Amino acid sequence: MGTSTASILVVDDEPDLRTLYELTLLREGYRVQTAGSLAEARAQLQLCRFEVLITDMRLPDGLGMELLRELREQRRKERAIVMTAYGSAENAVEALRYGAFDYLTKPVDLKQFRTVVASAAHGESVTSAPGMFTPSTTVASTTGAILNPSAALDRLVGTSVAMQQVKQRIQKVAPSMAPVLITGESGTGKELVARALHACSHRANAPWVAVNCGAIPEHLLEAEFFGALKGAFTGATTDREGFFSAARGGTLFLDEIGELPLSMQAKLLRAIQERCVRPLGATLEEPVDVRIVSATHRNLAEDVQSGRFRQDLYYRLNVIDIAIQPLRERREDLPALCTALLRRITGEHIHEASSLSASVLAQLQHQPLHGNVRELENLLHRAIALGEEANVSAAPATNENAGDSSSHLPADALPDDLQAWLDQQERAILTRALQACGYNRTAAAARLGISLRQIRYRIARLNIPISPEDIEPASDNALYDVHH
Ligand SMILES: Nc1ncnc2c1ncn2[C@@H]1O[C@H](COP(=O)(O)OP(=O)(O)OP(=O)(O)O)[C@@H](O)[C@H]1O
Repeated sequence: MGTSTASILVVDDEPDLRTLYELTLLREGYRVQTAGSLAEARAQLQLCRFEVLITDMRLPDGLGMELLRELREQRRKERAIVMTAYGSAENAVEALRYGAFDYLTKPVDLKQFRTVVASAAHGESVTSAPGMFTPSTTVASTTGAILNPSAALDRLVGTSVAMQQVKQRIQKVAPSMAPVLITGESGTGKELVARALHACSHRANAPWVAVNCGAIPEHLLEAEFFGALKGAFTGATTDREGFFSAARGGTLFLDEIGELPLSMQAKLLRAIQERCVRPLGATLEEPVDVRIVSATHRNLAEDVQSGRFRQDLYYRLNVIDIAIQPLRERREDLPALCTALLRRITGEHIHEASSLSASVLAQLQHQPLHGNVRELENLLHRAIALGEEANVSAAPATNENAGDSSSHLPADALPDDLQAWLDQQERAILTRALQACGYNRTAAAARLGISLRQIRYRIARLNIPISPEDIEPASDNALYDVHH
C-alpha cells in the first residue's frame, strides 16, 4: 500500500501505542491523525472526513463502540476497525454488529494490523461513490459468471416481505468484514445470497471461492483448506494452494458448514482468529485476508447443544445471520419465481415468453415444496422438457400411482388425448417394472423385453424418477401445464 493516500484516524489513550500505530501507517503511505479520547476523536471527526477509523475499545471517557454508533447515525462512510482485548470475543462480535468493518485483538500483531487496514482502505477506494454500489463493479466467480451488485441482487427473485428483508440485509452487511452465516432449508437460495453478498462487497473484484464442506474427504480437509507443499503427504506431488489462499482478498463461501468434523472445526477457528494459515509441510504461516460467509440447512445452535459443533466457532461464524424462509412460507413469491425460472430454463432468446396457466399456479400454491426453489426449478424443467418433446400440456404422472385413474377408462370410452393417455400407460408400467427390479434399469428392461438403450430413452422421454428418492408425493401430479 506504499502509494495509498487514504487518511486514517487512530484513537487510543496509550501514547506509546498511538505512536507505534502512527509510524506503521505513515510508513505505509497513509495520512494519519490521532486522538487520545472519545472527545478528541469527535472533535477530529467534526473537522475532517477519513477513510478509516481505528479505535481502541476502552477509552478514558467511554467505549470505542460509541464512536461506531455515532458514525452510523450520521451515515458517515469511515470504515471502523476496533481493537479489543485478547480473549474478549464478545466485544469483537459486538463491534461487528455495530457496523465495524473489522476488529483486531490486542496485543496487536503489526503484520495483521497492516493487512486489515489495507483491506479497509482499499475497500473505501473501490466503493468511493456515494452509497455502497458501483454498478460497473464486476466479479468473476469461480464458475466464470460475471455479476455486478444489482444483477446479483436481481437474481434473487421475490417480493415477499421476507425476501425484501434478506436483500436489505445483504446490502447492509456486505461492506463489512464480519462473518455471515446464512441459514435456510435446502434449495432456498443460500448460495445465491452468498454470491450477492460478495458481489455487493468491496471484494467483488477479488476471488469468490465456494466450498462444499460436506463433499471433501476428512483426511484431505486440512490440505484443501490451508494448502500443502510438495511432499507434505503421500500423493502431494506439487504444491497445492488451499482455499484460504485462493480466496485471498475475496470471499470464502463455506457451504454445509455443519458437516465439518470437530477436528477441522478447531483448525478453522484458529485460522479465523489468527488470520493466518500454515500450509501442510510449511514452517511459516501466511497471513490471509478473507471474508468468511458460511451456510447450513442444519440448526447449528442445536448442534452446539449436542456437542456436534463447537460453540466458539459458531459464535465466530454467526456474527451476522441471514435466515431464508422456506418457500412454502412466502408463497407470494411463486408467480415471480415461476416466470423468472421459466425464462432462465428456456433462455429468453429461444422462446418469447413462458408463463404458467392460472390453474397450474393455483396448484403450485398448494404444493408442500419441501425442496423449495430447487424443487420448483426441477418441476418446471420437466414441464418444459415434456412440453417440447411431446408438445402436450397434459400432466405426466410423477409416481407409480399417478395416472392410474385415467388409465382405467371404461372399455368403450375414448381418451381425448391419445398420446397423453399412452404416455401415462407406459409411464405406469415402466415405474412398476423399475420398482420391481430395485430400480436396476438393465433388469427392468429385460423384464419388459426391451433393450437397455430403449428403456433409457423411455425413462428420459417420460421423465421417470429412477430412484426411490426421486419420487415425489402423489400430490405433485398435474403440474406440467406450461404454456409457451
Ligand atoms: N429467490 C430466488 N430467485 C431465483 N432463483 C432462486 C432463488 N432461490 C433459489 N433459487 C434457485 O434455486 C436453486 C437452489 O438455490 P441454491 O443452490 O442457492 O440453494 P441452497 O439453499 O444453497 O441449497 P442447498 O442447501 O441444497 O445447497 C438454484 O438454481 C438457484 O438459482
